[in-house]
Amino acid sequence: MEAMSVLPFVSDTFDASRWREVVGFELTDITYHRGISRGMELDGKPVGADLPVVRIAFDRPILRNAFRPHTVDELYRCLDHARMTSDVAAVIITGNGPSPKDGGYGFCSGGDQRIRGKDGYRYEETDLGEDAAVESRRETIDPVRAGRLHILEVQRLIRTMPKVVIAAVSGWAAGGGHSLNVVCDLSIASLEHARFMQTDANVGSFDAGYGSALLARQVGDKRAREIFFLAREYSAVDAERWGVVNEAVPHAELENTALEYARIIATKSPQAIRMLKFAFNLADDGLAGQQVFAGEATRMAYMTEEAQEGRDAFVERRQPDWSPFPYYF
Ligand SMILES: CC(C)(COP(=O)(O)OP(=O)(O)OC[C@H]1O[C@@H](n2cnc3c(N)ncnc32)[C@H](O)[C@@H]1OP(=O)(O)O)[C@@H](O)C(=O)NCCC(=O)NCCSC(=O)c1cc(O)c2ccccc2c1O
Repeated sequence: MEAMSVLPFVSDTFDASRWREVVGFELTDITYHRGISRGMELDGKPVGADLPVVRIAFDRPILRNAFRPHTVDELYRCLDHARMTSDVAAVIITGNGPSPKDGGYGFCSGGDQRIRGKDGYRYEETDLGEDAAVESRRETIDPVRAGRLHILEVQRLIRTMPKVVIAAVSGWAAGGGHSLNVVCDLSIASLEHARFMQTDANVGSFDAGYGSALLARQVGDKRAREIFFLAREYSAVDAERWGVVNEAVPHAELENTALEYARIIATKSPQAIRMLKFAFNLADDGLAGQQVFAGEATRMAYMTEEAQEGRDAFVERRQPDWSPFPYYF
């Protein structure tokens, strides 16, 4: 008889035999899983060796995976954990779905407009659940904690983490969700369910950083202005044609394709991948980009005998002997 998986339903693209939950996180708005080698189960639970990939997913499907400050906190925490896990090569970001309410799909529909205050997105004192009425939700807004726009911090973390971040666009990518896709290193979209719309200007918001400038890099200036100024819906096929995603694939293949990307990335030199990622970012990220690239160059330098001679000479209170090290040209 076939063993029954005890993992709760996560998403229709989620294959429970390929993932284990990452322990130590009490999450409500995000799910966080580590890839495992396929198909092995013990007492109905997947077991297997860890693979160098994690899956981080928005888990507010009723709202097309809109984010509130708490969602962003959890997303940041999981991404930062992935950043610091030294045997992880790639991160897949996706949105769980479909919505149990209406069957719709979301990758991420941006900031939760119901709790947007004058100073940003506000924390709630009590968690009323995803589908509470707007009025009751507004009453629970925590007046003491300042409004947040810290999805921008997540964007910076994605840019500066030395791992490849892959967006698996499983449904709507709208507003801040559209920008999140833009900032990921690679993107794959569901042919049936991924839809794109840059709604910022509809709701009086504007991602005037990566969400627009990097988009213009990807699709060209006129197209980026069209996407923002007209806020028209476009499909996964358009997104692929315009360069907003690398590939549009059948929905059932979305996560397999993302995992295949991650598998291939993990066959490459970790050092080469992180230097390439930071090289791609360097010009657009200015001095901050140079700093991130240069930090990795420093690490590589520390691995050389030349740099070690400098350290040893200081510790041993002698003049360094640079004579074995040529002036390469
Ligand atoms: C995404 C949609 C196009 C999907 O349309 P569809 O018809 O498929 O579904 P519904 O509209 O019926 O949505 C289902 C359900 O979800 C609720 N919902 C969807 N998105 C949000 C949301 N963002 N906030 C709150 N609730 C949302 C919707 O109300 C429905 O609820 P019911 O109770 O009626 O079932 C469409 O939903 C849509 O256009 N959504 C809004 C997209 C949007 O404008 N997002 C915000 C843009 S601004 C932003 O994200 C943003 C955030 C930041 O933190 C920034 C920081 C710094 C700079 C800029 C930022 C920024 O721009």
